[in-house]
Amino acid sequence: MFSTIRLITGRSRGLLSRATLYTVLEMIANAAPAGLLYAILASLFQGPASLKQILWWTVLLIGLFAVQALFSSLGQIEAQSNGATIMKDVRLRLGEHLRKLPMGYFARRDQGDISHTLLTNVDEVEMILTHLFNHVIGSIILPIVSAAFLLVVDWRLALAVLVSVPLALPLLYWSQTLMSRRSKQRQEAAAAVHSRLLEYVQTIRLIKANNQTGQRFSRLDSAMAQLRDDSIRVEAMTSPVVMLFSIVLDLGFVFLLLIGSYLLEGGTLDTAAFLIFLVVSMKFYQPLRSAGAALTQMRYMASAGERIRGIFAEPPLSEPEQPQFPVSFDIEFSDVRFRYEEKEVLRGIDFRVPEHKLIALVGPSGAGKSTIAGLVSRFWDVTGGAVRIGGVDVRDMRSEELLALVSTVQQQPYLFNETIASNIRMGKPGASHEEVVKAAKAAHCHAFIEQLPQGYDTVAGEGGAALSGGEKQRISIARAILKDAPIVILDEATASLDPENEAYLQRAIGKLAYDKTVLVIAHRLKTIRAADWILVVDEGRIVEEGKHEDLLGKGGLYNRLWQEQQRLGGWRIKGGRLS
Ligand SMILES: Nc1ncnc2c1ncn2[C@@H]1O[C@H](COP(=O)(O)OP(=O)(O)OP(=O)(O)O)[C@@H](O)[C@H]1O
Repeated sequence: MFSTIRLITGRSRGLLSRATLYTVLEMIANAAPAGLLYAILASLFQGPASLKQILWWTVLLIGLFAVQALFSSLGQIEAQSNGATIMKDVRLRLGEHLRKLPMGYFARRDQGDISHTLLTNVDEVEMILTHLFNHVIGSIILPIVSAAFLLVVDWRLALAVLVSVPLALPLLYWSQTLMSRRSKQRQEAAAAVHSRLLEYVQTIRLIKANNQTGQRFSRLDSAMAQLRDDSIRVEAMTSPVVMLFSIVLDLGFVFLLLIGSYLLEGGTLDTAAFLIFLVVSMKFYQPLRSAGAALTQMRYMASAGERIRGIFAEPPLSEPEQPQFPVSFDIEFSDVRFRYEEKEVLRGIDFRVPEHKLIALVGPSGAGKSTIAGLVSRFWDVTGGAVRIGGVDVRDMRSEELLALVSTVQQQPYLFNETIASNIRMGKPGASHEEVVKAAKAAHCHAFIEQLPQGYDTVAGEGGAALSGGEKQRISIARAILKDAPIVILDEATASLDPENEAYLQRAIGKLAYDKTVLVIAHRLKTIRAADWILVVDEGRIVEEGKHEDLLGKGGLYNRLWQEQQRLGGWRIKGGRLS
């Protein structure tokens, strides 16, 4: 458990030591009144105390309580601020690590699962650092100090107090083992609920449109039922054992009463010592019981740590030892093979996009076009062959530098829940307002931005919900224009836009692609008739290539796709029906 926490917190370890020191001092101050009480009792048994004595005792007691309160506050403040600092660092490192992971990792893992680790699991580990850890330390130190004091007062009675500890410890170990076994399952159930909730909220429009409310909710409902069952199972299995641990521990008090009464009877124990044992033994058992419960809770939270550790254990994309940087920006695929897990999706792709030319990738759905485009930005590593930019293998380039060379405009652009200006500025952090406006003008979005309530300062809304599809596309093009990368990858929108939006979009793309090396994934063939070169991809291979007219003349797949699109053209209403 502690090794997991140490591994997660990494270089921040040791930051908690001051908080631990305050807790130790707090517990010494907590135990100290027992010594004073013993002296008071012993004195009272010899005769009545003077006013001066009573005053001294009162002052001393108040002083000890004040010291205890002081160290308690200092310990809490220290643990809180150090724990929060350590976990801020962990959150940042996690974010940084995730950014370096290949896209394959995100395809493999559920979004909700990852966000559960980033939010809930990190909070759980933070809880260990800010509260539980010091609580456990304090709950162990206080019994140790109390036991040492009792041993000094009367070792025979002290042994009676201590005898239940070795009897109870195996039960604590058992509860820890049970919790270790069960917590993983409960963590997974909690992550599944998180995933289903995220899915439900993100797709609420789709669910409503398809009248799937009941069906989708039943998935969420069954994930929640699983979580409930796992939670009950964790409690039902560990709580009785923790309870048993407390009961066995408390047996010590019974031994104390029996042996104490026996010794008192025999006249080998004085009453003051017996009384002090009765009082101090409370400071012995109660914290130990509390430590047992907190340790079991910590064990559960440590399984959250295991999940965080799992993310850190994922190997990031390798960085070259001797990075190279291209001086020209043509793109070359040389016998590229690629597989997602088991499935081979590219089988020997060979092509070259000369600098400043526009090449289109066309082909049926699932042919491998997006995968080819993703390999240029090294979202994944090829499983065979090489992808080169300006003759340099992308694996030999620093990933930051490679990403800076490529602007990608997605089919469904995402706008962050920030102002329009910040969304555009993402292309070039630190760009001036004038640069942002210039890019927006070039992308034909300045006019509609100006009409928004706060112009460029209007918040785009979660996922840019307040804007139309065409408007979001143009903002993402403005972002790419501002980035001004030498390579542009365009994943053309499949949905038809209205003619006005379409015309604006085409002009915006024209501005973006001017003077760049461009790779377009084309779904509507009429938009790429003028491409410098067209690659027709099918089942992970390039099956045809050439200019539009040549490809039509070949009468192959391109021709077939073209004829199909010409025939469908787009739906219209004819004779009161869609055709
Ligand atoms: N993350 C993934 N994991 C496993 N298989 C994947 C993954 N992404 C895509 N595939 C599979 O790889 C193949 C190629 O997919 P890709 O998205 O590259 O095709 P595409 O030509 O771009 O399709 P579309 O035009 O529909 O976007 C498909 O069979 C697809 O199912």
